[in-house]
Amino acid sequence: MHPRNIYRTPPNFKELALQFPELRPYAKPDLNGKVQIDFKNQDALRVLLKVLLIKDFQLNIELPPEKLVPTLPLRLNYILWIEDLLEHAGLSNPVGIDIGVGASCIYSLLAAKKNNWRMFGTETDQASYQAALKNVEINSLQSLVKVVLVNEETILDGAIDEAEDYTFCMCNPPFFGSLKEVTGKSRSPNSRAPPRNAHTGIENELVTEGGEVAFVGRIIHDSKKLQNKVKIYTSMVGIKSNLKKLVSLLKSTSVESVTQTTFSQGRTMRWGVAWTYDKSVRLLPAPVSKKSKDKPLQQEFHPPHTPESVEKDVLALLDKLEIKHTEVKKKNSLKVFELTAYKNTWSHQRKLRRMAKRKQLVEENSTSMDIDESNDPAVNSGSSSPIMVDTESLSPESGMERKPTDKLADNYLKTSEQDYSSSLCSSPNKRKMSPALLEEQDSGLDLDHENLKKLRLDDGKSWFDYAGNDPLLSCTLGIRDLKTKVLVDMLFSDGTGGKEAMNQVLLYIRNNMKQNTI
Ligand SMILES: C[S@@+](CC[C@H](N)C(=O)[O-])C[C@H]1O[C@@H](n2cnc3c(N)ncnc32)[C@H](O)[C@@H]1O
Repeated sequence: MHPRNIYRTPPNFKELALQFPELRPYAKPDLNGKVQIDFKNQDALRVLLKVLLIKDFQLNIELPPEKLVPTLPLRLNYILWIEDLLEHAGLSNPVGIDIGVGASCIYSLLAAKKNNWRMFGTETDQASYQAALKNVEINSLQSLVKVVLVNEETILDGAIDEAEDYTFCMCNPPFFGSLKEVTGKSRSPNSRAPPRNAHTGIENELVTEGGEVAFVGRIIHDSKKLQNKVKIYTSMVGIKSNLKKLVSLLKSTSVESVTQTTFSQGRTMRWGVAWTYDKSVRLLPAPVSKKSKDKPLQQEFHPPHTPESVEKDVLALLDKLEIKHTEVKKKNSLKVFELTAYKNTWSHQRKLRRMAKRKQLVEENSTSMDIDESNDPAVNSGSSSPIMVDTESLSPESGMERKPTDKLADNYLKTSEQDYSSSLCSSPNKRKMSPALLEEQDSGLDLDHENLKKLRLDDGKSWFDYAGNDPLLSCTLGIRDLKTKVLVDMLFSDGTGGKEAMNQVLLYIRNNMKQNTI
């Protein structure tokens, strides 16, 4: 969370409910007597947003039902980052562009009310546009905020006022490539559990052809043409691997500099990317809101294990799980591998083995169909430790305990509208942008919408197919020779399965090593 974000201290829901009667129907004491808000209830999210905007920003908004309910801590994090970028670049009295204001018109209203910035907002959806206009009016901010209805084919070029120069643009793009992704229907049953917050927003607020990579790709394309007309271009990014793709794309074009940040609120992470064509704009090193330092998960292996046996066994297990591994570092006492998994092959292994065993027994005409799991050699595989891929039992001794979280705060801080992004499509192939493609872009290929569709990647797929195909897990794995023992540690990088997927893989490794672990 940004150091200046007032929601670093979560709201006191009891006090809020006392102050705002409209929140009371949704505020219920939990078993410990703490007042909780029902985050699964869209109406509760809408009312909570309304009362927080009144209380903390003296902003009054009307949000039609079914429209996206913005999560305030995240929106504030983005505004605060823009404040930092502007200050760092020495830009004052800014005029900003808010691409896709939404019905709430949240960014423009916050920027105008909080910072007195002039904002130019665009919107393609007629109903959202009308609602945004009304919200500007209700707050008497017409002198600072102008909202226009634009054509879907436009992003910046053709939408903004040609006579005006702008200091920055910001955007919360629709993350998803299809409605199926939003509803999570394309989720594999073994991937991460669905979010606990209610999902808000209608199709055109959340879905865009090609997902957010294509949407931000269109901003990049327009920025190439508009150059210094906008000093700092920015966008929010909802999926980390998309951030990498966009930064690669930006670096392959002629931008002067690119920077990025992490918006961390509770368990939900979002990212920000900013770029400029203006040599006089100091973008680097822009301040970033750093996320808390991640601790690796660790597992020790004692003799008779050796570093060589651990490496051999671990890699064999990874092969069995179809987890791609690449050695990236080798020092005397340390080897580091990058791991990438596209499907969950580690959960329910025990059940699968049991089924295979049963099938085998049936085939052998055995009379017994009931196999005692605890005696299943396939399960125990020579180890005396309990062999269970129990994703919940992370023992403190193994160094795999999770940080305690304040559930109340955590619940609040999760975003409500695009949380599904983390549980989407696990794809069979990770697609890399080919050097040829990067060269092509370098050479000034016009990145318009149609061209984006035509671009081909290494595997012949279009860039649009590439958008949204994220690994389930991407992490590093280190094998360290500590002389008296071998330490295996895993550090999460990315993936739709989240850290939980990494926990599960390490548990699988721990439970399936050939020799005893201590
Ligand atoms: C994810 S919503 C974000 C709304 C709001 N800015 C927020 O953060 O809550 C994306 C918005 O962009 C709008 N939109 C989609 N394509 C657009 C385009 N080409 N130009 C302007 N707005 C667009 C959608 O109608 C939707 O309201």
